[in-house]
Amino acid sequence: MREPIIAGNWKMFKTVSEAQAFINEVKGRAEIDGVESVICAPFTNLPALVEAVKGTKIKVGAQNLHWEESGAFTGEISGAMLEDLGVNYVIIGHSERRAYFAETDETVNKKVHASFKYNLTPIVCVGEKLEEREAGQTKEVCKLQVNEAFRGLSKEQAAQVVVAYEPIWAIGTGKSSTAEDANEVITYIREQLIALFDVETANHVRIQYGGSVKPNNVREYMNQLSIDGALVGGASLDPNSFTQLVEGAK
Ligand SMILES: O=C(CO)COP(=O)(O)O
Repeated sequence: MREPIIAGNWKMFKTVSEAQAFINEVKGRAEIDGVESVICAPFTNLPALVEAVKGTKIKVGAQNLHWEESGAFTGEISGAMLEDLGVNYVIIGHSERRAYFAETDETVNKKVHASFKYNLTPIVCVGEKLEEREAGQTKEVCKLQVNEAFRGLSKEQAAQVVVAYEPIWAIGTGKSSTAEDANEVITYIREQLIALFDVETANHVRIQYGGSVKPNNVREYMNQLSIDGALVGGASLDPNSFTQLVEGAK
């Protein structure tokens, strides 16, 4: 059985003191047996968050990494640095990074390999733009992104990847994909993983839905057979709302 995973993507929100206050609020609440809860925060918050979640079930993730261990890459953070901090997860290839910071399928793949080198579990984001959706290209776009992201991974590594299917038109818009549509695309993504690896490997991979997930709709997604959790932006910033999302994943 795949353990459901609710991951908050805080994007560029919260100072260190706000992050600490958030963990104090959710401690003992957003911790439910059988559901994994993760907070993916700005780099500046990570040392304080790793400290704050000690003794809890909550895990900490970054939102990006550079694939090299070190070097002349001004402004970048490496997997080695994240591992050293005690970070567990890293989001890779979020559509905002692909759109605003020129990330490509090629750099996404390099980052996925780097995450394994430094014992970080990658949360790999895929998803189509509105024009692609309207042109009936959703599955084709996701297939290409998945194929590229998983290129060169062993079956053991592939099984540990978390995929987040995030249709770009549903992010931060309040216009979420229907649970049935999201389930159909996610089932298709799993079929691609069967083709790339095998049934056993593909059945291990957790695939989340992301895009305007809120406490009031999270259960609809979780009731779908193929959906293993959610990657949540806006609704992960409030401690009560994050707790309700984790409860909804049970
Ligand atoms: O981008 C997202 C998570 O990575 C989704 O953001 P929202 O939940 O704010 O739509």
